[in-house]
Amino acid sequence: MGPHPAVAAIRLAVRRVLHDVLTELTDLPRTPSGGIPRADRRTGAGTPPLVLVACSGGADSMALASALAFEAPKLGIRAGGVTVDHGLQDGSDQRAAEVVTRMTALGLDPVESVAVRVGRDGGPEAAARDARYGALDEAADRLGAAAVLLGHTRDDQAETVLLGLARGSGIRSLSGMPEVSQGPGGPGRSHRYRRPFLQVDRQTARKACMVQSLAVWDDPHNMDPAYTRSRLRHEGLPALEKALGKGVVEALARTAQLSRDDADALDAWAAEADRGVRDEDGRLECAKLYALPPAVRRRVLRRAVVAAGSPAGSLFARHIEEVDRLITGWRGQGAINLPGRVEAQRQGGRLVIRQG
Ligand SMILES: Nc1ncnc2c1ncn2[C@@H]1O[C@H](COP(=O)(O)OP(=O)(O)OP(=O)(O)O)[C@@H](O)[C@H]1O
Repeated sequence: MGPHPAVAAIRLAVRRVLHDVLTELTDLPRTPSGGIPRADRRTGAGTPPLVLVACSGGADSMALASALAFEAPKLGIRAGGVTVDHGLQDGSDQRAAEVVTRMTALGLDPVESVAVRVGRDGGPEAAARDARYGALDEAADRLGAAAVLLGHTRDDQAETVLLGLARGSGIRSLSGMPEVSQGPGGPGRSHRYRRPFLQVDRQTARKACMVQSLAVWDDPHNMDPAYTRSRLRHEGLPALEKALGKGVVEALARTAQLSRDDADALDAWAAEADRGVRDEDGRLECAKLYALPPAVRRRVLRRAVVAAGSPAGSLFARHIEEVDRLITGWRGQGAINLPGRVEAQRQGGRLVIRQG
């Protein structure tokens, strides 16, 4: 008898990602099934690649850890795990130690707990996330990992899309989390983070833990109505499902993928258009900007403002709309102040954007 359908689903999701990781490590020879030949697993260029799971001890990442531990050896991949102790609750160190024990019991090696200090920048959720990715980046560098797996599920993706929708800042923010990303930690490893469960629902991950008798830890933050995401999870999405039907989570996750493709296409168009709207000195020409479709023009403007030194994270849609009005609603307005002490001003048919 095969594994329980939930276990089969999580294993398949992880297997697919491990195949992708192997495909990108192109210098390694492969067996016909796509794995690394046994003889090459411990030598020279055939040093087995290491894939880490970032595990909080919650159901999603425990399910992920179990699937990684099962699938990786079959492909000649070493599987390890890292848990981050944010130090935000009493006994968090003990909990992290327990997660280490559980990962070790699954057969993961190496397994680590990394303690971080969470700052205050950007609010509690953002500060914890920054500290977490910093620690994961550091561990992945130190251990030479080819990839780090994150346990975000389709439900997390739906929540992320709704949060983006509520920000009202365009399709990029509707595109949710990518399957592959470098994480906020920097451009060092462009394919470092992978999210195998973006098509797997939270119930499946939970069920997979249950049928494998894996103990999981429920983060009290996930239930705390002080957190926006928690309110969305426990009040917002259930209300939407009641009003619109069960398929809403899946539809939101699909929206993420479609929006990502659209946003990528528009970004590429804007990069191309940028070259055509500048004079011989590289200054932006207002008449040429005016002729661009609004979605492309706003992207060109955003690129220019960021290039002038405005931090991307502090730049909101309303800032760009104001700059856009220098092009589309020109009535002699003065310089516009933007985050990062950047100023945008229209001068003699040119748009001048510089740091003051
Ligand atoms: N303390 C942590 N240590 C290591 N990885 C973490 C930690 N917290 C979160 N992660 C990683 O980030 C993913 C998303 O975490 P988040 O807390 O947003 O979602 P979650 O639904 O609570 O996930 P989980 O059920 O796995 O805790 C986790 O699945 C895990 O891969």
